[in-house]
Amino acid sequence: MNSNIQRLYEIAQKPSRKIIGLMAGTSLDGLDIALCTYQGSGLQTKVTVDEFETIPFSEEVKNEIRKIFAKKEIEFEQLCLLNPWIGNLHAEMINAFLQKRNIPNTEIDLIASHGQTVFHAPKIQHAKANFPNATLQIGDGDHIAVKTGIITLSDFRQKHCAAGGEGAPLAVYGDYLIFSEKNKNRILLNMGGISNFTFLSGDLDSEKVFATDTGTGNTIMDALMQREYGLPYDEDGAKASAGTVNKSLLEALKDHPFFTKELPKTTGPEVFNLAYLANAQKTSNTQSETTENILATLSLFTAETIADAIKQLPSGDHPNEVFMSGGGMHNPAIVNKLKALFPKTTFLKTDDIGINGDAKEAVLFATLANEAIVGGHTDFGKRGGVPSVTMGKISFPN
Ligand SMILES: Nc1ncnc2c1ncn2[C@@H]1O[C@H](COP(=O)(O)OP(=O)(O)OP(=O)(O)O)[C@@H](O)[C@H]1O
Ligand SMILES: CC(=O)N[C@H]1[C@@H]2OC[C@@H](O2)[C@@H](O)[C@@H]1O[C@H](C)C(=O)O
Repeated sequence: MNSNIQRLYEIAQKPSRKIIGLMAGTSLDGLDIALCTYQGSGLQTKVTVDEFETIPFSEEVKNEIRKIFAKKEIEFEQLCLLNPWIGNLHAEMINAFLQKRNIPNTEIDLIASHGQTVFHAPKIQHAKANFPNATLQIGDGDHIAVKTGIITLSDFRQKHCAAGGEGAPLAVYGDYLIFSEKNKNRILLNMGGISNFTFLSGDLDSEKVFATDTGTGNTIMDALMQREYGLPYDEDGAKASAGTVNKSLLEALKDHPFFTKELPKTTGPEVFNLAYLANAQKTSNTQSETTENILATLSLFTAETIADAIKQLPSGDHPNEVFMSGGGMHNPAIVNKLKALFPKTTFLKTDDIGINGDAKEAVLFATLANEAIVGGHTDFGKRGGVPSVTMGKISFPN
């Protein structure tokens, strides 16, 4: 037997495993690294986040990614170069993360790497009848495995597409295993560049569980902050909170077929970007609005489109607790508007049910890797076309 297969076999049988989950999201803010300990699998999964850090990307890294990120036309050479370059970069960040904590790489059983999404193209978006749902994450797993010496699982989204999904949101798998609780209907709302939520049913019925993107989170606001002020985001929603919502602009922003398509659905910055904002400003004749008013309007756009999607749940399913995660939960300009739209609902953070909301997506990928090696027996149901599949490709260090 190949010694790598032997090692995997041993990892699968260990009573507990150390798995590093990685997420590099659409905000391009940095690499989320969560070192987790796992016991069990499926609905018996027990996970603790032992260490967590977001290692910011330098401006140079962001600029290299922006050359191809969510663009229809790119230099093909740049895509080819970035694939191993991002793999190596993520590996160096993991090595530094472990070194800083005096943890030898040999103590880690697995790395679960999401990679960097560079383009997301579900059928509803590309509208090319002969082509399937497609999504592309780069940052090659072999490079991570070789540079860290740790078995690496990567490229999780392709199997989801192959089995009929849109490649996202995958959050439903981890959320169902980690956050389900009997007799509690729950919504887990992640507000990153794009927002999504998972609905968990209190009767633990996997057929009822599903996740969907709702539209923007911070992506347009971040891009506007970058363009107008050279800043990565509107810290604590200060500028948005100083502005006034422009109702005409809000209506124009909400006028897109994505919002009338039934749940679940996915999207990305390929749709929600500065060109989208410019078009909405043109159709609503609001080109001369101040940046602060635009930010106020965009934050309500995020909150209202999240609320509109949540309100599509059958009324009996509507939970009275929403658990937030992702960077948007730190933005009061979004969160206060959401709270106003759901006055009877309590807004908490996933921190309140055991997982740091900033680490949640990185933990998701660690959970998927745990399932790929140890689990694989959970029925995730079919509602919303969520396929029950094992995800992630395995890269060995030698
Ligand atoms: N203190 C803060 N005030 C306002 N916004 C914040 C704050 N902290 C983080 N954010 C927002 O959160 C974003 C990062 O969120 P996160 O890391 O969850 O996104 P992501 O994982 O890249 O996106 P996605 O989940 O859509 O792929 C920042 O770009 C910013 O817009
Ligand atoms: C293609 C892609 O990278 N999608 C991300 C993005 O960021 C949020 C939202 O859009 C979600 O659909 C997804 O990530 C999370 C981790 C998911 O799959 O659940």
